[in-house]
Amino acid sequence: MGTELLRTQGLEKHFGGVTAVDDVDYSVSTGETVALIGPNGAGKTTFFNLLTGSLSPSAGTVEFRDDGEWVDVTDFDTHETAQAGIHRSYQVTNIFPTSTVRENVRVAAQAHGSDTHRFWRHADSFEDYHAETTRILERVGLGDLADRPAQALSHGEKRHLELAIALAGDPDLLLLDEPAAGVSSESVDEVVDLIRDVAQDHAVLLVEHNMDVVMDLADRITVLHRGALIADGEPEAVRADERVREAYLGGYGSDDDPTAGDSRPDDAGDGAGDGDGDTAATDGGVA
Ligand SMILES: Nc1ncnc2c1ncn2[C@@H]1O[C@H](COP(=O)(O)OP(=O)(O)OP(=O)(O)O)[C@@H](O)[C@H]1O
Repeated sequence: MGTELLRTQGLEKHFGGVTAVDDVDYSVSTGETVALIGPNGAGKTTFFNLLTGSLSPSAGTVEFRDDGEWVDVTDFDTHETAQAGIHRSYQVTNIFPTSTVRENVRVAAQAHGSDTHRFWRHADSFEDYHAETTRILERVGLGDLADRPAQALSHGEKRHLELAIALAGDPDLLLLDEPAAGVSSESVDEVVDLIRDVAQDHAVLLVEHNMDVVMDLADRITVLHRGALIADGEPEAVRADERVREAYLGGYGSDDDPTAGDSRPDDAGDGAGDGDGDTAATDGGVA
């Protein structure tokens, strides 16, 4: 695997009495595709928000390697983390509905090119931005739709455009927030192929409930449960981990899987602090 790109130490977030993220030490390296999984309310979205600067942590640090140097991005806002190279796609939409698909991507590329201190890898003139935009649109399968207003795209196409906008920011690390959510079952393979392609030249951290997608894509799986990291390792090891199975996966993938054919784990609705008395895996340390 590559070199460490992102690391968190003692990361915590409290909302009143709720501990949404609980003392998480974590890292992502270049070349990795990592899936962050866990039940509803486990803290996945909050963790993403801490990485992108949408939320400030209650404690701990987030560091990102920019041009070989570790930068403390703990107090960065979303604009600053994007400049540093952390981009988020899906669930958070930056689309301008009345602009064309091409304009949406070109503006994102140009905005990044004009306000970054880093050398923008692919462009330094309008023509270059145009060419780069074309390249990105082709890559996400929107080349033929470049001149349509964004609002005329289908739901699935809009999600591809969101990814194109994130790519236009020239990210080192892409955070993908439930990329398969709301995608028809026939189109899930397309999403998987697209992410696999993008993962060839970006580190990817994705939150996803669809375990078929997770197993297809992830080099490593990290499991959060009630804010704490309870497992972190290769997919097969995590899948076999008893605490993970109790906390989240249930019978996923087993011969007697009662949810066979349903790629979403059963019992994924165990929210933090839901008071159901289920203490499974809450005392587990990091695997
Ligand atoms: N702004 C907030 N104010 C208060 N509590 C919050 C806030 N945001 C999240 N929480 C709580 O923090 C915990 C973690 O929530 P989070 O949304 O991060 O979980 P998640 O793993 O992303 O869940 P899901 O899979 O349902 O999206 C939950 O108990 C949630 O209710």
